[in-house]
Amino acid sequence: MFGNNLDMLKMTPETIFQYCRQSLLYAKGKSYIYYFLRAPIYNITTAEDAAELFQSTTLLDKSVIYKYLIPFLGDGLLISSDRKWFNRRKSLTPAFHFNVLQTFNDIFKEESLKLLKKLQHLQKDEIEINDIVTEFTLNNVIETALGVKLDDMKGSAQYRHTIHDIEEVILERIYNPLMYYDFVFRLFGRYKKHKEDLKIASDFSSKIIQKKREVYRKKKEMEKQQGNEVDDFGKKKRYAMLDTLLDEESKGNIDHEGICDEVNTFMFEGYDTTSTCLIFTILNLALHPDVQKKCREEIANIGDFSSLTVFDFNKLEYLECVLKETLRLYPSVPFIARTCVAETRINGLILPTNSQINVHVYDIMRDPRHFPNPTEFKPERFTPENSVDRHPFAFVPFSAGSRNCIGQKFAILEMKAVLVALLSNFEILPVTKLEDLIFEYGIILRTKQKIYAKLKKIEK
Ligand code: HEM
Repeated sequence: MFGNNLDMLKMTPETIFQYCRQSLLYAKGKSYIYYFLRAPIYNITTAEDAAELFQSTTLLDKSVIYKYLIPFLGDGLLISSDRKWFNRRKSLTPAFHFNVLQTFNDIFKEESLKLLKKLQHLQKDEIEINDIVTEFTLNNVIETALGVKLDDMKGSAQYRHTIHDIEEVILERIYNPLMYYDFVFRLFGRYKKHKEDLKIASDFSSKIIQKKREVYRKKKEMEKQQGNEVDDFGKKKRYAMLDTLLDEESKGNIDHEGICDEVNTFMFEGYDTTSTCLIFTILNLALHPDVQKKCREEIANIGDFSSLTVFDFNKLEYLECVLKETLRLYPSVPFIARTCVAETRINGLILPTNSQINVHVYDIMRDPRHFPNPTEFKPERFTPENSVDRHPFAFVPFSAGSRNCIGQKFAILEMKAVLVALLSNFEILPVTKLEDLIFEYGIILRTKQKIYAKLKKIEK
């Protein structure tokens, strides 16, 4: 009579994680349905069942849980649908082109070296990995999206905290079904603080956008006269995502509000996802000294850090296997969710309008049929020869199909840069044990505990 509603009322991020794993066990590894707030939720847990959704041209609308992101991300790429999403995706794709990534590469290397400098003083202590990694990734995403160095901006520390707090409240709402109702959130949630934070974030990015717009207009006039792209110092221009958006604005394809939505979407999607993957990668490297050694051997052959190009980072195939194996075991986005805007036929089921579909990427990537001994950390699974016959949707940390992650190449490059810097200077020693971690399920996979490691300088 009550479906799964009573189960859900007592949930915390930690129990949701366990509930989903338990449900898979009851369903004997198959996909399953439960009922929440009178609507069916179809839970996909296998690559075979996910295929139809990933290949669908109609099941593209995001589920109701994304609605809590709207006050922050508006109608940005992650949430928007139909024509708006299609046009924006088309406009923003060039912002991730290989040539643009090459200019981002310099930013990633600069930020990696800044991080190394910081770590020199922390060598003997246990280091809280979450802390150092999140500052690195947020600096990168802000500089690549907006074209400004966060450290040079007034109010930057407050902005960094604000982005973090905004995410925390959004996740709190998603985890607690009572907070789904706006009046409950206003009365009992952190509504006032959330509203203030949203204003701080929006004022901060709006100010930068306005300034950049003026510079953009002046530069366009200059470029018309000179016929090439230069920055203030006469060097080859660094291209920020904001430049792409300002280009679109000049063609009448987006307005100020739209630009703010897209900038915030990049902050949200580009920051926590990459941090989470880096935190788990550093943990895995600390726990597997043999893997660490192999990475170091590979890195030793590619040359001096400051001269490394995107091509050099692309050559690091084993390091990429380590990142992939980490994403397989600990996907930053553990599930994705869609809504059926009309009655939908999928995998032989007929789902009524407003049904939700959760694709549990976490479970899909631990399927023993595709990844034998799935809980073992084995980067070799991802060498080209071991990947040949794998199901195309067995490894989907960046989702798949037309709504896949637009930033996946950006993320891999950014993570490789900082890992090369770390591994060539430090041995990473374990502190946190895997068995002590309690996992929390949400838009982003988290652990209840912070993750620690020790660093030992490598004498060269
Ligand atoms: C390890 C890092 C990352 C992971 C695991 C990841 C994963 C994902 C996943 C699973 C989705 C689909 C979400 C859904 O359907 O609900 C997604 C979408 C998206 N990601 Fe990423 N992401 C990462 C990094 C980034 C970065 C660095 C950026 C930007 C700088 C980014 C921007 C986006 C955007 C804009 C979307 C929405 C795309 C659309 O709907 O057209 N992501 N990401």
